[in-house]
Amino acid sequence: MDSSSSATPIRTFPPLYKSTGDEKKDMLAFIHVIERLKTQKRTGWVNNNVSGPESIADHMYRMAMLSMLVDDQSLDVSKCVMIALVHDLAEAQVGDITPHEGFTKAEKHKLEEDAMKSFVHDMLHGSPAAQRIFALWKEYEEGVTPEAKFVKDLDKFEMATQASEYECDQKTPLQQFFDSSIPRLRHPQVQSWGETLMQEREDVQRQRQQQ
Ligand SMILES: Nc1nc2c(ncn2[C@H]2C[C@H](O)[C@@H](COP(=O)(O)O)O2)c(=O)[nH]1
Ligand SMILES: [Mn+2]
Repeated sequence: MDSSSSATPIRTFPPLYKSTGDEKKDMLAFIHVIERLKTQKRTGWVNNNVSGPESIADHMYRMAMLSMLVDDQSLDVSKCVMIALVHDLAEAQVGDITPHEGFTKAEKHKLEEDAMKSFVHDMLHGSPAAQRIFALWKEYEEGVTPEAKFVKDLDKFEMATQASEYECDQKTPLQQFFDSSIPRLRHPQVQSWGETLMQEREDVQRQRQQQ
């Protein structure tokens, strides 16, 4: 929740991993922890009673595919794909925290950064691959490079797309997910995708009213 909120966030987290000192066992622990991204459902949908909600991994997969659709020659597409695939990695440890749960941005960032450092050092022993994962995650968090800004747009657009699909399938009103994403898109191509999505949503709503 933003700084005005006094509510103490109620969340529990699994204990941070303790390295065994055996690099192979610790690497396998990291590989296993990724399963949580495949199984953990995205909180925003769970909180809005969406049935059969997507997982965190589902969300990141479509973002990786959206990265491959960009036709902006100034962007490093491979880097965008990698950033999309790691941007919510910390949620394997701290879960999927929505903007309305009582955490300040700083608290959420600290929880996620501690989780990432545990993955990088305790599970992956600071390997070059681990450092690359951390650097990509940090780049996204900082949101300064063109690739990070683009993937942040994809994070919002992918969520709006998923919300429109849930509205279609389940007639669950999810207006808040469009209000907090579409107006904030900045990359021209993603803005265009957003306009097309909103037009489709209007057409579907109109057809429904005519039935
Ligand atoms: N109830 C709302 N939930 C929202 C909103 N915007 C984002 N969210 C959810 C979506 C995810 O479950 C979670 C954060 O997603 P990240 O991809 O940023 O980790 O928060 C909203 O406006 N309302
Ligand atoms: Mn995300």
